[in-house]
Amino acid sequence: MALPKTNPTQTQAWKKLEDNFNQVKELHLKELFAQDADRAQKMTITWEDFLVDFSKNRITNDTLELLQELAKEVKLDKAIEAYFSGEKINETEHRAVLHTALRAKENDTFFVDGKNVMPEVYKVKNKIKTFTEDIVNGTRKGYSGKPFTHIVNIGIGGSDLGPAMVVDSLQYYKNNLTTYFVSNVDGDHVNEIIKKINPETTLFVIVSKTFTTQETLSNANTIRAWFLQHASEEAIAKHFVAVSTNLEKVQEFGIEQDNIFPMWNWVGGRFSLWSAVGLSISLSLGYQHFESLLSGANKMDEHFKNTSFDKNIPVVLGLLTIWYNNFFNAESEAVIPYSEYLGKLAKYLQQGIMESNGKYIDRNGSKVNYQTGTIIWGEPGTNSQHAFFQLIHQGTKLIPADFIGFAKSLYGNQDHQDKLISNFIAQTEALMNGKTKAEVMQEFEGSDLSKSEIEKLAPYKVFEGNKPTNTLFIDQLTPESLGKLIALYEHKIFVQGVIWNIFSYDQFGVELGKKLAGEILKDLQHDAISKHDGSTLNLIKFYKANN
Ligand SMILES: O=P(O)(O)OC[C@H]1O[C@H](O)[C@H](O)[C@@H](O)[C@@H]1O
Repeated sequence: MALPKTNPTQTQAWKKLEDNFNQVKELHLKELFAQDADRAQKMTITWEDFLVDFSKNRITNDTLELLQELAKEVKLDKAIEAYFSGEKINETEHRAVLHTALRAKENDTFFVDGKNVMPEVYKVKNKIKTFTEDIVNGTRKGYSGKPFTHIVNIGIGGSDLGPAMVVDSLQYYKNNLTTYFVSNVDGDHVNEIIKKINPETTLFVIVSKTFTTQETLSNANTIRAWFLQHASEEAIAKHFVAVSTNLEKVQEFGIEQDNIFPMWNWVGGRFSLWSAVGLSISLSLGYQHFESLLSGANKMDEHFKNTSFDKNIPVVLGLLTIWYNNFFNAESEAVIPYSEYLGKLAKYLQQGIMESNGKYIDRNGSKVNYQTGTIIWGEPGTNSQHAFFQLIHQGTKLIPADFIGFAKSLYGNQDHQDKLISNFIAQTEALMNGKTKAEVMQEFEGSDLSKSEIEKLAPYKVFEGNKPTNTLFIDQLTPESLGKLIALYEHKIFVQGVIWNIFSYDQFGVELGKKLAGEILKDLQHDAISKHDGSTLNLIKFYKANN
């Protein structure tokens, strides 16, 4: 079964949601809590080591039911079935979407074109395991007989962001290998990395699903040329490995068959960290931790597949995004982890969410007449409180936010942890309740200011509140809990795409710029300049005049 192709705005539930919105938009979260003593309890899902409290959202019980009705009307249940069953739900590229197979159990079955992919998945996993162990324990050595001390991952987009985010997030669990990531075609990026490494003890992992990506191939070539200044051609086999679906191109680059870790076109780049694209994760953390990451994601897959919509974390969070995006006209969503380790999470989610759901053509080929894809941004708290929280609290835009926190810290410094978590909890309370004029006036009691001065100042100190947040409270940051968290957002992306009636798994929107860059590159490197508009032409001329 292909994905259903229902325009969400034509459903019965949508019309009812419009009516519901007209009532709810006038309500303050404070009233909603006052009206229902059990609200927090009713609107919290506890699952494994996760507590997801979505009660601080501008919804009533009716809203929640109607959002679930919407999901039912667009046949989300059937879509989930199609997603897990290996249907080619990426219709525009005629591909299945099966990153879930990568973290499934060995005796599970996932069929693509009638063939169970699990034996292949496990074959590659075993290759990752053996390779990781050989590098980590020093059995496999560099060209001069020294064990490896550094890993450089060369990739971009999905071949960089996932591994980079996970390695950074789980640095507490890291082994003695130092890992760097080179992604930007900006030569200063690769040269800064080259400064820090020794060719004798560095392993290079070239990651590119297509093995045609300009940035990755340029960086790989630059690194290879530098490497050959120190070592012989034969040494390449010891120091360069590749992850790709394009085995031919990898071999052309000079990588030996044995050093290739295959992946498959049913794994989207931005969902690929679970495949051999995660090789640098396995190398940096050890294979066992990589396995735990996968097993966490698998648990979330089971939860998503088997849980009724009302208790289903990705479904509920996905529906809430629809509510704010399409009814409140919120344009962005903030993701605020209260963990310094998750500093790259928002960056990673930007690709996952915005590349997947930033589309204006629906699954029928027509232009949508409603908003899709949200803008994702965020930084860890508490730092972000001292930076952009002003705008969330008192700005004119509605910014729903996910607050992600961990009950236990990794180093166990209780004083720091108590302070961190008090901020984590206080911010959602402040965003919800705000501060009334009466409360502000009370604070002025006993002040030296005159009555008129106080009156003048008071409005600036009022917080309207009513700012929605989800709290994702997790026991501790571990490879497994991070796996669950990432898979949660992956499934949330799916839910949103199904409801918005768009294809979430292609990315044609990135092609045009790449193509024009190829043409402009010729203009920059040759005397003749091809035809452009006046502005583009001036920019090309300016560059040429300065080089
Ligand atoms: O892995 P690669 O084939 O090198 O692709 C790297 C990235 O570039 C593309 O332009 C896409 O926008 C991304 O989805 C992809 O992850």
